Amino acid sequence: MTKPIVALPADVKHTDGYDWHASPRQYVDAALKAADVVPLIVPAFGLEEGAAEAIASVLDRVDGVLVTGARSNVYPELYGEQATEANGPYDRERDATSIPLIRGAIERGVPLFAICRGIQELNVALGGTIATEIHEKEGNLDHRRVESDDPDVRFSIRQQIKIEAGSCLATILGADKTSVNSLHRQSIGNLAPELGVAAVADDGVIEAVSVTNARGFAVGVQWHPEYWATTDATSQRLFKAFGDAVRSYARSRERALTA
Ligand SMILES: N[C@@H](CCC(=O)NCCCC(=O)O)C(=O)O
Repeated sequence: MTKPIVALPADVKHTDGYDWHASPRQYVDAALKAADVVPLIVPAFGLEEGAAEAIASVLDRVDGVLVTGARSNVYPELYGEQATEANGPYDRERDATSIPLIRGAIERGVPLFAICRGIQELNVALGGTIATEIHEKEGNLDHRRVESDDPDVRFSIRQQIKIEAGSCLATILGADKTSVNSLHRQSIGNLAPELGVAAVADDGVIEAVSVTNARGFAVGVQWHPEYWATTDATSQRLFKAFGDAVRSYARSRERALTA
């Protein structure tokens, strides 16, 4: 069998006088090396005419969806709040692509792994809301990145999380706690009705979810397993579990095509 293909919805970046549709290298590498699948970056065409058909066409052909992290925030009007300059930057072209891609993947049972901004998009896609500037809330930990030019420092593993007993994460990791590299300003606010909590930080911030009654793997994490995907056991196990789900979906898709 050829290797399965996983769609990565792109960010739009404005560099060198061009608009680029791009994904951070760490996700591409983690897909290739830790999940053993082929990543395919999907341009952020969600605001273009015919986008719904284009997104359905992507979902017809891929075996998984990996929603990456990004510094931009989900546009607040998508969850019933007002956009402000302080809450930005936004990337509405990405939102318009990733959110229908997430909904479509869940509907079809295409394996879905949503990381950092991805878990926030997953929650919004299913009707939840986002809590903003969470470090300003009394009693909360500061989940923002450590400022450093060294990415190994920014993505260092330094936060404990508690894993919910009986959750998909407990099955994948075989543990009731682990340490992660969680760096973000926002988090899940009101949890979408179809999501179940799989892990929380010591301050109660939701760190992982899964889609209840999903037809396949449908997991979101607030931290960054992609960064240490080939060296940290927790990160490795997550990408391996996603890769296994993608391979299983690819086999069933192939069987259906040849039947
Ligand atoms: N913008 C959201 C999402 C956070 C996220 O995905 N961060 C990835 C980039 C990490 C970095 O380089 O800082 C939020 O802040 O909550």
